[in-house]
Amino acid sequence: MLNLTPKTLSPSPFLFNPILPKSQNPNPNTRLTAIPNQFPHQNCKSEYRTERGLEFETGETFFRHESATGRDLGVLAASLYKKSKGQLRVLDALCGCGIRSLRYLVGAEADFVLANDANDEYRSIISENLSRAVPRGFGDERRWSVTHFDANRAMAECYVQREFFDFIDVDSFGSDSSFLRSAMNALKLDGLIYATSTDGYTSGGHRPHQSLAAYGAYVRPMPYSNEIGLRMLIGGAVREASVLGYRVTPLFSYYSFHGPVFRVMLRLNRGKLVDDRHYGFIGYCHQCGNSQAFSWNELGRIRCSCTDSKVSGPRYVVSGPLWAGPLHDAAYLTEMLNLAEQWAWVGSGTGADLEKLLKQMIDESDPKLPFGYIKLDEVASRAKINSPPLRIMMDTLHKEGYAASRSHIASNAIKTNCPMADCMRIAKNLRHSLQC
Ligand SMILES: C[S@@+](CC[C@H](N)C(=O)[O-])C[C@H]1O[C@@H](n2cnc3c(N)ncnc32)[C@H](O)[C@@H]1O
Repeated sequence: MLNLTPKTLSPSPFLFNPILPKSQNPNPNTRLTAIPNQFPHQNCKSEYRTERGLEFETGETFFRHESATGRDLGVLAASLYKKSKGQLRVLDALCGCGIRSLRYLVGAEADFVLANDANDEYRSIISENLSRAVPRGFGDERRWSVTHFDANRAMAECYVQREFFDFIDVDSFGSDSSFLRSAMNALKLDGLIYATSTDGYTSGGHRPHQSLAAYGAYVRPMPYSNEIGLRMLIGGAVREASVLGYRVTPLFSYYSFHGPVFRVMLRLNRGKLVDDRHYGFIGYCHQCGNSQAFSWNELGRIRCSCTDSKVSGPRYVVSGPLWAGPLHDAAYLTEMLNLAEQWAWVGSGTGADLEKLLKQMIDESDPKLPFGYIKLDEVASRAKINSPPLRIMMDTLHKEGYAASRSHIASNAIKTNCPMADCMRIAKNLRHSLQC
């Protein structure tokens, strides 16, 4: 059984040691992860809270109650894993007050959870939160443990000790892709990684060199930047997995504007990408508003349909390489929805919101839908009209034979295979008929 105590952890020359100053670390160029309490304004004063019926304390830890939905999705995936494999060992690599660990133990009936956070001042809060609901047990019966290491170091040590996990939650700040590689090393094959990025500025295309450093993608400004953020994160994981001889499959992708937070659930397996077209480039024409995806071998043929001229002009931007394949697995989301409907609190209040979110994610998994989305405001401003009601626009798109769904990422966005010019024509006609 894993015993990650300071004594058993051997110092590794390759890893960033959070205890040493930056100048004394083996690689001074290592990007430092956000250190605890760096965001004191967002910390909560110590108080008892409840989330989905579980009581816990936050102390001075970083805690966002708005992240509850992201935690729900993680617990659903972990529960499905436990149901299908009959076992569940979870590593909560950046656990804060331990709320996720608690929920994996109780909600997903995890056999064992390792709750790790670099800040050792959180130790008593985490332990109290876990022991209040789940007796720790002894020896082989032990159900949880608390450690305080840099997440990369904790995961590397799991790998060294051959203590692999079924499910690793990496709830980090910023865009540190080094956590992805460490998590893949510490994960069982067919296991799940719940990865995070909170770098909304980079996904907006304002720091292409930063997105290149973090995820290997040169990202340029595009109107569906929050979807690009998810694709950038999955693409970064595809890259990290390929270094290790693995491939990842996204089971679902979730964007929350509180943060913002980009979260993706990835399944890890051995081997190469199943479909090469899923990792490539996305081109967006600011002139006509249309997008295209390109795989590596189509790169030389990039053209925008609105012009015969070369695509080198400033109106056409290309981002990548990033994930250009499906954001969700609809069958997996349906299983999650079926499971959620068995939860006592689902069906009313926040539970109804969770159901609605899952249904929306299932709708947007329609394979006929392209990547990206069109905001109704953009259609209206291009057509120089006021926006028609979203529901009526969607119905009309369906009647005209186009695939269309809303996007969970933005409330006024439509995912559709209808070209921008036709969206403008439909919106104009609708506005006209609504005024008559
Ligand atoms: C986003 S918070 C975690 C929130 C928590 N998972 C939740 O759902 O409430 C990130 C946590 O990572 C910790 N942290 C920051 N850098 C770390 C590192 N390099 N290794 C481990 N933990 C780290 C911080 O102390 C903080 O508690």
